[in-house]
Amino acid sequence: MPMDRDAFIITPAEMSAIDRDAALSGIDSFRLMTSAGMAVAAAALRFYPEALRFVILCGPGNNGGDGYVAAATLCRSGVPTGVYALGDPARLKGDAARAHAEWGRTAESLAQYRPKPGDVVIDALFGAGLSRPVPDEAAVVIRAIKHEDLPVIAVDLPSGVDGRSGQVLGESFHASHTVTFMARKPGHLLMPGRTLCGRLEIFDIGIPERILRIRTAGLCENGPHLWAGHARALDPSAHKFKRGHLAVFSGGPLATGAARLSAMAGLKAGAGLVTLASASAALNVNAAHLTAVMLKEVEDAGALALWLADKRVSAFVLGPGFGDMETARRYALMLSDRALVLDADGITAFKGDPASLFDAYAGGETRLVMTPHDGEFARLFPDIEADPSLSKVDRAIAAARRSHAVIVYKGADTVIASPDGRAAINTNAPPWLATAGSGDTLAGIIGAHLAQGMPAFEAAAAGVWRHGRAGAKAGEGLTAEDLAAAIEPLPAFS
Ligand SMILES: NC(=O)C1=CN([C@@H]2O[C@H](COP(=O)(O)OP(=O)(O)OC[C@H]3O[C@@H](n4cnc5c(N)ncnc54)[C@H](OP(=O)(O)O)[C@@H]3O)[C@@H](O)[C@H]2O)[C@@H](O)CC1
Ligand SMILES: Nc1ncnc2c1ncn2[C@@H]1O[C@H](COP(=O)(O)OP(=O)(O)O)[C@@H](O)[C@H]1O
Ligand SMILES: [K+]
Repeated sequence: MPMDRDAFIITPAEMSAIDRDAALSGIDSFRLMTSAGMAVAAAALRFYPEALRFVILCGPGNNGGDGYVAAATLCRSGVPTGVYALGDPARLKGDAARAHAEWGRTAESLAQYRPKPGDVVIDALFGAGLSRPVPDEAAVVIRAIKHEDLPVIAVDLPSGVDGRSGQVLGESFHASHTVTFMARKPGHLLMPGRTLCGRLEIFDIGIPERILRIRTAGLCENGPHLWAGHARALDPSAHKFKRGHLAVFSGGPLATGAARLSAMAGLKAGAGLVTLASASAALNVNAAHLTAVMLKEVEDAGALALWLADKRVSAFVLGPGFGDMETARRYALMLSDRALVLDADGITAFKGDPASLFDAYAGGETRLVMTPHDGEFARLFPDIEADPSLSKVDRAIAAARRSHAVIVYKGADTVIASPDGRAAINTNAPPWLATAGSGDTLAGIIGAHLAQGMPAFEAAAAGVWRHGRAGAKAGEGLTAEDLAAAIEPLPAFS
C-alpha cells in the first residue's frame, strides 16, 4: 500500500532541504509563505470568530514572516489586530523581510505586550528553526499568556517545542490549535510536543508531492500502509499450523498471569496455535486457567533444546512475568536462530551484558523484537538514553542498529525502529492503555505476527497499531483481559 500523504513525517532539516528543492524547481518561496500566512489567518477567523482582537507575535525568522502575512490578511478582513515583534524587524531577511514590508505598519516590541481577556494569540515567534531555548524575553511573554489562559494558534509549531524531538526548549506555548504546512514534524507527534500542539491542521501550501517524497524515506506515522501488504486474508485451505505456532514462556507459580495475557493475545491476534511453556512448579496453576492455549512443561534448558527440534514452533515471547533472570538469558541465547519477542524481564536480564544478546542476533534476517518502556530501555542502552541531543526516534534507531533488533520503544508516543533505519511513530494509542498487563498483550500480538512469518519491523508496527486500536475499541476502563478480547482481525485493516 503506498504511503498516504498524511503519514509523512518530515524533520525540520528535511523541510529545509525540501525548501531548497522547491526553489530549485522554480517554485516561488514567497508564494509558499503567503499561502502559509493566509492559511493561519483563515484558521484564526474560523476557530475564533468571537475574538475581540488577534495578537500576532512575530519572531526573527520565516515563522515571523508567516505571522506578518497573517497580520496583513486579518487587517484586510477588518478585524482588530495587534502585532508585536521579537527583535528588530529591520533585521528580517528574505521572504520574512518582504512579508513585513508588505504588511506596511510598525510592530510594537514583544516586551510591550500585556495580555488582555478577549485576545486570541497567533504565535509566530519560532517554528522549525528553533535551535536553542527561547530567549528570556519570549519566555516571559509565553508565561504571561499562559497565566491569562488566552487561546493560542501556533504557526507551524508552538514556540518552544523542538520540531525534531517534541521536547520543550526553555518555555513553550500550549496551543489550542496548530497550523503546520505540508506534513507533520516529529515534534507534532512525540511527547510532550503532541499535547502542546492542541488540534493540529496540516495545510497544503503547494509544494509538489514528488519533492516531498524524495526527502521522506525513513520516518512515517505508523499505519496500515506500512504493513498491510503482509496481512493476507486467510487461505480457505489453511490449517492451524499454517497460521503459525507461538510459544510463550510462563513465570513462576506466583507470576503466571502476564504470560497468559501474552498467550491469549497471540491467539486472538491470529496465531493458529499458542503454547504456554511452563516449569513444573507453575504447571498446575497454568492448567487451571488455560483452555484454548496449550500447555507444555519446559523445566530447563535441556527440555527447551529438545522442544526446539520442533521447527513448527515459529516464534517465541519471553519476559512477561518471567522473573528468573539467569534462565531468561540462557533461553534468549538458545532461541537466537528463531523469531523472538523479548519483553519485560527478558530485557532486564541483559542489563549487565547487553552485547551477548546483540551478538547472538547479529547477522541474517532481523528476528528479534524488543519492547522496552523507558526504564527497560535505559537498562540496555544507558548511553543512548542519556544523550540529550537525541530525540526518541533517534534513540530507537540507534538502539535498533546496535542490537540488530527491531525496537518498540513504548509510551504514549511509541516508536518502532528497525536496524536498517526505518522508523514509525504510533499515534492511535489511547491513554487508558497505561494499565497493568497492557504491554504483555502487545508482546503477544507481535509474537503472533512473527509466528505467521511477517518480517520483524512490519510485525512490530502492526502489533503496536492493533494494540492501540483494540484499546480504543475496548474503551476507557479496560483491563488487559478486555484488551485481548478487543483485538480485531488483521485483514480488516488492509
Ligand atoms: N516549506 C516550508 O516549510 C515553509 C516554512 N515556512 C515557515 O518558516 C519557518 C521556518 O523558518 P526559519 O527556518 O527561518 O526558522 P524560525 O522558526 O522562524 O526561527 C529561526 C530564526 O530564529 C532564530 N532563532 C532560533 N532559535 C532561537 C532562539 N532560541 N532564540 C533566538 N533566536 C533564535 C534564528 O536565528 P539564528 O539561529 O540564526 O540565530 C532564526 O533567525 C517554519 O516554521 C514556517 O513557519 C513558511 O514560510 C512557508 C514555507
Ligand atoms: N499514556 C499512554 N497513552 C497511550 N499508550 C500508553 C500510555 N502509557 C502506556 N501506554 C502503552 O501501554 C503499554 C504499557 O506497557 P508496559 O509498560 O510494558 O505495561 P505492563 O508491563 O503493565 O504490561 C505500552 O504498549 C505503552 O505504549
Ligand atoms: K510558532
